[in-house]
Amino acid sequence: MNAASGLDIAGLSVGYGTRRIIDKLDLGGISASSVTALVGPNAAGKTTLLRALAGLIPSRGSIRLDGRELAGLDAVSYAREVAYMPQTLPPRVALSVFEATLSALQSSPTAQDVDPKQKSLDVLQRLGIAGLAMRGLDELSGGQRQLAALAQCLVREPRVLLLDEPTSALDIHHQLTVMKLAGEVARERGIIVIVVLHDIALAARWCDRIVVLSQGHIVTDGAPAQAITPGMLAEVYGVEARVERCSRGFVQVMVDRALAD
Ligand SMILES: Nc1ncnc2c1ncn2[C@@H]1O[C@H](COP(=O)(O)OP(=O)(O)OP(=O)(O)O)[C@@H](O)[C@H]1O
Repeated sequence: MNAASGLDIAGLSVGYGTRRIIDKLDLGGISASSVTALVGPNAAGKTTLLRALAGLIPSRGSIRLDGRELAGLDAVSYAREVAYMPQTLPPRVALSVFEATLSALQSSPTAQDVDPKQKSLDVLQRLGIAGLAMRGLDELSGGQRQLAALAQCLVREPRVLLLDEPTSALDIHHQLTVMKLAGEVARERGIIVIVVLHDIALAARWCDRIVVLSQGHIVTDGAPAQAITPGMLAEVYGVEARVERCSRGFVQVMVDRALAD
């Protein structure tokens, strides 16, 4: 891997109107084949950061992918490099799951897409939702809808995959399916995955790196065991919590009480 490979964010500022939410944020060395969790309290700026990285809202500063400024790309090229799954999915889309997956692929084709239908089916199978292929998006449950939206992102095989709370509507089985698959596609295809999660134990279990955002600033950034500490949880979330290792060595968080404001 050369020195410029991966995603590097420098001096990034993002806001709405005159209100600045992210202020000169630096986040470097997000490497290919890795999964980074973005965690932090409500209104910390996680979605704002993801949407800026996806090129959906204006920002100042630098977002470089393999040393190349993403801001210089036209919308089609940008969408080919970066896929974003929003927290709130669009309502009432009159397409089947299969049609939606296929159309996501066709809107961002790559040279390897010899058989788009097979590729779409493969993604649905890996997510365990091939049985939903012919169902309409507007007749799915919340969790099924979330899985279908993830299929639409995965099938495009972007260089950067931005997932905003992709497990918020999922049961524990499907949470595991999604996080495991995120890691697998990252490693198989050299994708950079950045995922917003509120479940810190899930982030610790499945992500290589945890970035903790609070009030638009990075408070901590590191491997799960370094980033997730009782001190961070008290400072950032205002809770008294224990951080322990389970019998398999994974970080577990037990929240005991909310600290007084
Ligand atoms: N479209 C918008 N216009 C104006 N302000 C916004 C807009 N979207 C978000 N904000 C504000 O930006 C701040 C950060 O919001 P953001 O959605 O990025 O936070 P978040 O960390 O993703 O929160 P949550 O965990 O609650 O989803 C909040 O104060 C919010 O009110």
